[in-house]
Amino acid sequence: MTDHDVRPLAETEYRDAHTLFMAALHRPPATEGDWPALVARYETGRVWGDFLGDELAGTTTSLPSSLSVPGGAVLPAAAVTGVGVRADRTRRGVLTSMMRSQLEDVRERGEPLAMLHASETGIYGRFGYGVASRTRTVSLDTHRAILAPTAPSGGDVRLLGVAEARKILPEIYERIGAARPGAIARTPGWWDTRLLTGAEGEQLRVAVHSDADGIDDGFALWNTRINDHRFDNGVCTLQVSDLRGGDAAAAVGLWRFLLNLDLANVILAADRPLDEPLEWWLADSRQCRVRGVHDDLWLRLVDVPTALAARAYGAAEPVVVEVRDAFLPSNSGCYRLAPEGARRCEDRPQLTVDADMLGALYLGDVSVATLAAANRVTVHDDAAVETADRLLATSGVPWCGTGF
Ligand SMILES: CC(=O)SCCNC(=O)CCNC(=O)[C@H](O)C(C)(C)COP(=O)(O)OP(=O)(O)OC[C@H]1O[C@@H](n2cnc3c(N)ncnc32)[C@H](O)[C@@H]1OP(=O)(O)O
Repeated sequence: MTDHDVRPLAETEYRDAHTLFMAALHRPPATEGDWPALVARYETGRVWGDFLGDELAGTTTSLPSSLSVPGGAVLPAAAVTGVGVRADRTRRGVLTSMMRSQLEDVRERGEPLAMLHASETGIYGRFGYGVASRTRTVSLDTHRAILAPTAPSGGDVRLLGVAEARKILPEIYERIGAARPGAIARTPGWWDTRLLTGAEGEQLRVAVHSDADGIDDGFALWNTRINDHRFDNGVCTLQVSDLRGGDAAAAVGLWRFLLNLDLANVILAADRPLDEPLEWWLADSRQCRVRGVHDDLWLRLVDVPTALAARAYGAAEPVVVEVRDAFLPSNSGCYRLAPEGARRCEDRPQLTVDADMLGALYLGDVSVATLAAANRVTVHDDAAVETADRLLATSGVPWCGTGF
């Protein structure tokens, strides 16, 4: 069997690696026009390849980012993306070799967390990633989905071109959205890629909401799909890919604007937070049709002591949790979680979790009770389940909703 040679790629190899990744996703290579913005996000030493002989067999990349965690801390986090293995070289350990090198590298960089969006749910649990947040996709018939008189009225909404949006959206996002648990940093390169690349970018529409004082406090991005340009018999769908409001009034203001757009008859909004009160803003809650609930951010605690110490805990008795981390064994051991913080300890564990389930619990999306009922948490002390849930409880559900 050929040995794996996993190493950071040279800049001259980035294009081949990206093309390999796109092919693994059954997609064409990046265009010449899009490549400069895509490659600008890459950082030296963070683009990995696995060579079998002289041949590039797989690749993975991590982008420097950060993640907001319960309690308000923002931790450095590696945003893992671009994972692909040549279709004729799968299932011979290429991904496993790359994940090992990448996670060790992330830890050496002092980033306690790694995160990703998964193409399939069966891939990343074995490497210690768990589903830490979820989103939903909703659709609304714009003629039947009427906002209730009780819904906040919202303020002024104006349309922007993408070039102007590139200038002002990053600041709005940073001000209104970045503190929620699950929110990640959107770097300048992320905004370039999102707003200025892709055939889709040409069709992208942008609206900004401002409050009564004229302060911008929300935005929406969407593309339009029309199946009949005569508009007499067809469907004109607004595919909303991003909608952020600093408060309920801003979010409703943007929804109101979209619902009232002439000629459109369907809104399909992806990556919405699970706790968005859309059903309660509408006169008829059934007009918010949930098309699916999806895993959003997959999270891996790379440095468990640091990550556990960085988040906040609720008021409850301490609980001792044993962490089993087969892929990064130095994380394994017992941790005492308490309102004042978390630290390693030698006490007897009341609960045992594997690294992927620790990732699932970390932002508060799922309860210990749920995972215990699924035998995903081993319970040594029944009373510890409820206590741990009070320690880990958060006031809202986590939401990322940012692709990378
Ligand atoms: C963050 C992102 O970029 S998400 C995008 C991920 N990329 C894709 O989905 C592109 C298409 N798929 C691929 O490129 C590859 O199949 C990969 C990257 C998913 C897996 O690469 P491989 O080199 O085949 O993985 P590797 O051989 O290391 O497999 C490790 C283990 O995971 C399992 N595994 C690998 N892929 C999958 C999968 N898609 N579903 C379930 N199990 C899987 C293997 O069976 C193996 O299990 P074992 O240890 O019990 O034998």
